[in-house]
Amino acid sequence: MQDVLGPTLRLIRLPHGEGVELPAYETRGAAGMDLKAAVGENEPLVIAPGRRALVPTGFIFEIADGFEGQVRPRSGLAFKHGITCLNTPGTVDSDYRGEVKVLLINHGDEDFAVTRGMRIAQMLITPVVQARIVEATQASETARGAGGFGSTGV
Ligand SMILES: O=c1ccn([C@H]2C[C@H](O)[C@@H](COP(=O)(O)OP(=O)(O)OP(=O)(O)O)O2)c(=O)[nH]1
Repeated sequence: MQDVLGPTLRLIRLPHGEGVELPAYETRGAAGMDLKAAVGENEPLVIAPGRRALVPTGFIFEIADGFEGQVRPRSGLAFKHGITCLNTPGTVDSDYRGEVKVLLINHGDEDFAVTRGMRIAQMLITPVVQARIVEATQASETARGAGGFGSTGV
């Protein structure tokens, strides 16, 4: 059982998510909860080399105000199969009420079959702040100035 106090995450199960395990933290210190694929039982979603696919999770995630969900790849899938998230980290907004989906891409050289319940990615719940956006005419002075992209040397 989790003994950390984070925000409550309400998960609304969609009909095609019936029977798919809830996203879960696999170890006590895991930063991300694993997301499972809600593809059809006998209909694996096959991603050919170089192709991408939007994989359903079967859940709406109601993320608390002041937080976001970050969808990130699993290193094991990346290392073993060249499977990663194309838009990593994917951003799930706290006001989003659609199904969370995972955009996978196959960088490997073989077809990859996503099967029902397969752990395809992980989601971190992270605090966010919104900036107060103000247009200004001049940038303030700093020691760095406009130096960047290696300006401090190696
Ligand atoms: O990996 C992802 C990324 C996004 N989303 C959902 C949740 C997010 O709140 C919504 C919009 O995502 P984003 O802001 O990245 O998309 P956009 O291209 O800016 O589209 P929009 O105009 O809908 O905001 O899509 C996912 O389910 N998975």
